[in-house]
Amino acid sequence: MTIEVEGVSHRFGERHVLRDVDLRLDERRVAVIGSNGSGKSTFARLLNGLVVPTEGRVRVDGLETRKQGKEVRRRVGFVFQDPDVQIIMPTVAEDLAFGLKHRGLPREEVDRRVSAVLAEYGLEEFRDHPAHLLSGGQKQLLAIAAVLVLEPAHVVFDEPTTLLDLRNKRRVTRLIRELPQRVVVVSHDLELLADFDRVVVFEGGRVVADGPARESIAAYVAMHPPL
Ligand SMILES: Nc1ncnc2c1ncn2[C@@H]1O[C@H](COP(=O)(O)OP(=O)(O)OP(=O)(O)O)[C@@H](O)[C@H]1O
Repeated sequence: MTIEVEGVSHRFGERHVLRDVDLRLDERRVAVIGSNGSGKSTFARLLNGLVVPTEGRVRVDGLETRKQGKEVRRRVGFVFQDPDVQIIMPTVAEDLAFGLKHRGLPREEVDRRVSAVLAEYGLEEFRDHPAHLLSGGQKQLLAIAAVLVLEPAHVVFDEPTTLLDLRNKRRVTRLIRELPQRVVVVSHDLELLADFDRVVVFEGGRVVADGPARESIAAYVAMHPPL
């Protein structure tokens, strides 16, 4: 269960977004923090091959994103900040079934996994509910469930709590805390990350701090003294 980021730099046109990033992620819960525009989302997208770096390479469990993107995406689930970009089918159950059907699983297995995930995330009563009519928090849970139903080995979250009220934020925080998978979370929500095994701080596309949550968060806060 290893993610290796080796000699990675990334440019969008002339803009350098990541510079000289070398990381080996073995911990179960890893977070990425940093200022707006510091490159965190771009880094997250590298991990499942949504972005292929202009220099260097990224390997997930030995599979290189540049050459084996499809296999990597099967291993690495990605939860976007805005669930609306991720919810594609009309009802909750259909949305959960979509990825499984696409993988060619038999109908009974699809139904079994959809029912299990509905029960697990408290969405049973919404099985046949129109997905676009769910509340923001329910949509975020559905988007997360739609990724987890595919049983990825790693899950990357890009700002999963930003759009949520306090109750749903706590729900998602607990859900992430209890996930058995390896998780990588990009967030500005320092409370969510307080007990993470490792927190990596980006600034200007570079890693400027990297360590246990307490130390990295303290370093990040110290970089931003009150005005
Ligand atoms: N597809 C793209 N094309 C061009 N520039 C991009 C693209 N995606 C991101 N950028 C630029 O790359 C830089 C880093 O963006 P990124 O979204 O990775 O930062 P971030 O740390 O996640 O920021 P935030 O905290 O604001 O979400 C920004 O200057 C952004 O404008």
